[in-house]
Amino acid sequence: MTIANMEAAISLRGMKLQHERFALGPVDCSIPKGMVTAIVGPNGSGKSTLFRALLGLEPVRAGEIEMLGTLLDGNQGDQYKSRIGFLAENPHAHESHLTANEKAKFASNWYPSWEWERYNKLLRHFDVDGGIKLSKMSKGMRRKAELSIAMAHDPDLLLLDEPSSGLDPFAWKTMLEELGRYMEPGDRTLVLATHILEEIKRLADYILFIYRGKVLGLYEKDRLLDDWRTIVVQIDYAAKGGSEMLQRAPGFQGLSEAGAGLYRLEVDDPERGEAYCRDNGFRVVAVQRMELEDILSCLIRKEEARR
Ligand SMILES: Nc1ncnc2c1ncn2[C@@H]1O[C@H](COP(=O)(O)OP(=O)(O)OP(=O)(O)O)[C@@H](O)[C@H]1O
Repeated sequence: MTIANMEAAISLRGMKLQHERFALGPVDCSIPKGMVTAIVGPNGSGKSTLFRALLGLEPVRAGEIEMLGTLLDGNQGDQYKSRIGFLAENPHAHESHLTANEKAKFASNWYPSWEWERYNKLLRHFDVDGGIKLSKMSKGMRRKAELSIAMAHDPDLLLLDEPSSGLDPFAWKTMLEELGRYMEPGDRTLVLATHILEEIKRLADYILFIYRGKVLGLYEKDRLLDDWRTIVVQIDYAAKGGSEMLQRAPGFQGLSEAGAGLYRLEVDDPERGEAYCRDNGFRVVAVQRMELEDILSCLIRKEEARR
């Protein structure tokens, strides 16, 4: 099934917002229901701003946002949020005087599906004492407590902004286990902003690349990692127009010099791309799978060239 015919948990249609020095959008994309989507982009690209817009916390200038079937048109109220769990990138200072359990008590009033048993189980698994003030917790401890609170009402949609920030490797593993368990029923949707490539590889079904407030694309992760390749080719110094010819390769994404007549050709149609190189007399020195960070760099270079 392609993204286009999957049921959407979140739909953004021409959505735009504007701060004094930063514009987000127009964003057109549908985040599929029942899947894990990782939002990936450099610092300041707009990931947290996008999360806030999804929660109705940012004034939208144009376009539409639909969350779990509710159109955020200003009249939607807060009802739709009871089916969402959110973990903000930074803890809220005004909650620091509360213990985790006090914050949980407050949150439980908001969510009809809140379950103390689930909350306590999460705290136990994360090895957190809920009786401690949030301000007295270490960064990682507080993250684990806040994540337990975000998940305790078993939301249909979980939005996590850099959830592993501050977690030690053991806590990180616990988090992956809990998120895996959360997704098990098959109808939940998880959207997380993250810089941790291993987390993306392990968790994500889809990747939404974002850069300077623009969506560069929403891709199925496995296809992306299978399809995108770097083909290292040798160009005879005497040959004229070699690099121009490489730019016409099927699935062309990028081209850079690698010294001594070598070029790194990036393509998302590897078989046809490689055949094209050989058919046109280029010597193929190596074909390598691309890592996510290289794919993101390539998409960013293309966007920069377009600007
Ligand atoms: N309320 C605001 N008013 C004005 N500018 C803002 C506001 N919030 C964020 N920005 C700016 O918007 C841009 C996007 O910030 P945002 O926090 O969404 O990026 P991000 O992708 O989450 O970054 P990071 O990976 O560093 O967390 C930044 O340039 C930031 O300075």
